[in-house]
Amino acid sequence: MKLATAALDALGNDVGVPSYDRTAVTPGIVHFGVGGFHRAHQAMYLDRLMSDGKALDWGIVGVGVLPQDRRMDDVLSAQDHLYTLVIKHPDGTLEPRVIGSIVGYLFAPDDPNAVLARMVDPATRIVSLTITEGGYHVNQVTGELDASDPSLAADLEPGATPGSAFGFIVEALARRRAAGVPPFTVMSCDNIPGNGHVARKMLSSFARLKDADIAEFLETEVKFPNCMVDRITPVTTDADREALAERFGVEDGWPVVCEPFTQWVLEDDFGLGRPSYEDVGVQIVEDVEPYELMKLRLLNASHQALCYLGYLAGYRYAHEVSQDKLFVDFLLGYMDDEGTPTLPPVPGVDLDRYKHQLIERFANPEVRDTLARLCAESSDRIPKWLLPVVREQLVADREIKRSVLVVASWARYAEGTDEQGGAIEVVDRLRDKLVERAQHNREDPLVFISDPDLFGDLASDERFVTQYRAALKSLHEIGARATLEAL
Ligand SMILES: NC(=O)c1ccc[n+]([C@@H]2O[C@H](COP(=O)([O-])OP(=O)(O)OC[C@H]3O[C@@H](n4cnc5c(N)ncnc54)[C@H](O)[C@@H]3O)[C@@H](O)[C@H]2O)c1
Ligand SMILES: O=P(O)(O)OC[C@@H](O)[C@@H](O)[C@H](O)[C@H](O)CO
Repeated sequence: MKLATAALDALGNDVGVPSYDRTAVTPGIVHFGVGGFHRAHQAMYLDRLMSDGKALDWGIVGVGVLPQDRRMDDVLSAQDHLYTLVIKHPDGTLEPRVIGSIVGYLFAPDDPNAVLARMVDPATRIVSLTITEGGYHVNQVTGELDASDPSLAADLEPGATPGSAFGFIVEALARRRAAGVPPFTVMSCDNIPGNGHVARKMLSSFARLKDADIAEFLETEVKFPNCMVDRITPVTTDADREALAERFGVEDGWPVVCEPFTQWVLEDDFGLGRPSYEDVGVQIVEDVEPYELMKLRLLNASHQALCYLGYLAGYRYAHEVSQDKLFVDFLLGYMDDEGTPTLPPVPGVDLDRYKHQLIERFANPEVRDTLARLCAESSDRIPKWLLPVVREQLVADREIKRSVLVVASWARYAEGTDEQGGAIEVVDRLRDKLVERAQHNREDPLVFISDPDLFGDLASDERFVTQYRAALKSLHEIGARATLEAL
């Protein structure tokens, strides 16, 4: 049965469906970047609230600004903006639920004015983002805005109609201000340390290039809560679509699959109110930083620690790597001796339990998270999640050998061929530059880390360089598996 409002009553009891009247849900949130994660996380929390009769004035209108987002528009419009979230338990049980909290979707290139109108509407009180790390245009070394992206340049032309998420946010805030409508809150839900602070800094730097007044307004009047978000959400496959249709009779053009675990730690810093997220398990805290650092330096950095080495060793899925004792010992060693010493105390969290739970989550064989997903866009990930650990460990004269090996495994992976000579598809917005450098790894072993835009001055740190040279040499000579054994 094709998923649509009219089909909900006919679905079996094993598929959860919205119990609330969706026609009574009104928009309160505009979300940029409706991909897998937003639909497994924020939209799911709102659906839970709506099921309890709450937050009915916080419906989500999704916005896509990239050409590839047209497909999401097509799929969601054909399904009354419903979609199925399928939780994959480690024992093979699937738990599907149709989510109803997204009530509209706007494909910005078709009608940018409709996006602005929705954002300027006083009912829009939160604009949330999962636009990936790259969507914030941060120079990895200076931490300042890199405005060279063509989409930003186009939005800076006088009188331009916005095309980028940044362009829409700044223009909508300017129009609200001119119309006397108070500003919405900007809530970043991306995996970035200090995501709210970064969103504020990058957006105000961008606004400053347009209009100093609006930049000032953004800096002083707009709220940007920080948050930590967590739920492993792999890319949906055709097999996922087929399993949903065959086992549950739901024909969904783009369901989302995810692990059972979910976490959201959020600062209570909203200008125009927020849904009562705490009623459905969201942790509201004063300072999110310890939780964020824990998650990014243990979970996300471990993803980096397992993906390149795992791929080079012949694995293709995260669970395969995470069921191999050699890799598990490596990951726990990284977490215990390198990641953890850089963390402040994390209130209410037993870190030892957290780390072992991470290994269990990675090892869930049903989630089938691909190493390819984890290996993509490394230039936005390693500098944000792993290099800060390296730098802090160096300053404190503590262990770095596993982090160094992870950096070397990225350099080896970027050469574009695996240990069997097969081609690797390197997916990164800096792909050409990375591959070009990595291809000289053998004759010039420091070439990859000599890029100051990614590594700053690490290539002049003697301790780092000595260990990096040895790690890269070992990967070339004996391969990933034997290198781990020798570690
Ligand atoms: N997938 C996960 O396990 C997970 C978990 C926690 C947090 N996150 C965060 O969510 C982000 C998105 O992950 P996902 O799994 O939904 O990916 P996805 O590929 O399914 O969706 C990404 C969305 O972001 C949009 N986007 C990408 N670049 C953009 C840009 N420059 N400007 C505006 N929109 C842009 C895309 O069009 C798409 O709608 C991640 O980068 C991460 O920060 C993901
Ligand atoms: O989504 P990214 O690009 O920030 O990072 C890749 C993964 O590490 C990430 O998606 C994790 O699966 C996620 O952060 C788990 O909550």
